[in-house]
Amino acid sequence: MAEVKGSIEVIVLKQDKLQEELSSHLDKLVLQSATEAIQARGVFTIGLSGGSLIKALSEVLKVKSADIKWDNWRVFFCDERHVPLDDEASTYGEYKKALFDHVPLPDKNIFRIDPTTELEVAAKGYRDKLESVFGKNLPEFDLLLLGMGPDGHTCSLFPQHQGLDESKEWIIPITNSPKPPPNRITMTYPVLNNSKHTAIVTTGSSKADALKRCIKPDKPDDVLPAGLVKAKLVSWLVDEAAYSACK
Ligand SMILES: O=C1O[C@H](COP(=O)(O)O)[C@@H](O)[C@H](O)[C@H]1O
Repeated sequence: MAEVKGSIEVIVLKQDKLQEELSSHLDKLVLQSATEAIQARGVFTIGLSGGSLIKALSEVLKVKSADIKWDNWRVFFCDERHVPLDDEASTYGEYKKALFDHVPLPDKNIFRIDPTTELEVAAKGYRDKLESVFGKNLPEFDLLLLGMGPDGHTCSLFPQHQGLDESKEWIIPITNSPKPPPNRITMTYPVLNNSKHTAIVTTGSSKADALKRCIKPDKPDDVLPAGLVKAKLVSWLVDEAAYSACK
């Protein structure tokens, strides 16, 4: 079932076919977006999130690896935890094990933070990496893949926490994150909202209340961080359990 709302679409995936439907939507979304971008500009820019997305996305991309023009991909992280790259909490580290070690994506096309420097320095260094690909103008990603936590956070933008009002910086450090680890680096709304297409993957009943507050809020000022993401097109990929409070 697909419900279209201007630049927001909500795609509800059947619970009993969740893995199959999620894989098929991710497959279409990513490969179509990559093909269009590479045909138009020769390069495909994508931002990846961590958490539950890692496994689902990596499986799809590994299966389709032979059809992917990896040399033309430029891979960034929508947020990252300020931990060593081989720490289990490192989003880069988890993608390395699940995906990068298994596909011919050149290492130079992966733009990661440097966790060996202080948080502020790492954020600045990561921002410079965006500039090396996008130039001085606000980055316009072809595709950003986000997740949402049960509290409605997306990237490392948490309810009533740092960065929600940021209107200038592309990348900011986050301290005292309500979800461990405490120190993180995140893209901000100016970047998230400037992408051509953003998909937010949200599954499980623990996210039902937060999803309602994002896509069908009772009060307009009750919207949680993930619901504040406005790209040219936002696709919510949700399962029936997460959608249950929206009916
Ligand atoms: O901490 C994080 O959480 C969100 C949501 O993760 P999920 O496991 O509930 O899907 C994730 O999108 C973000 O990248 C990560 O740093």
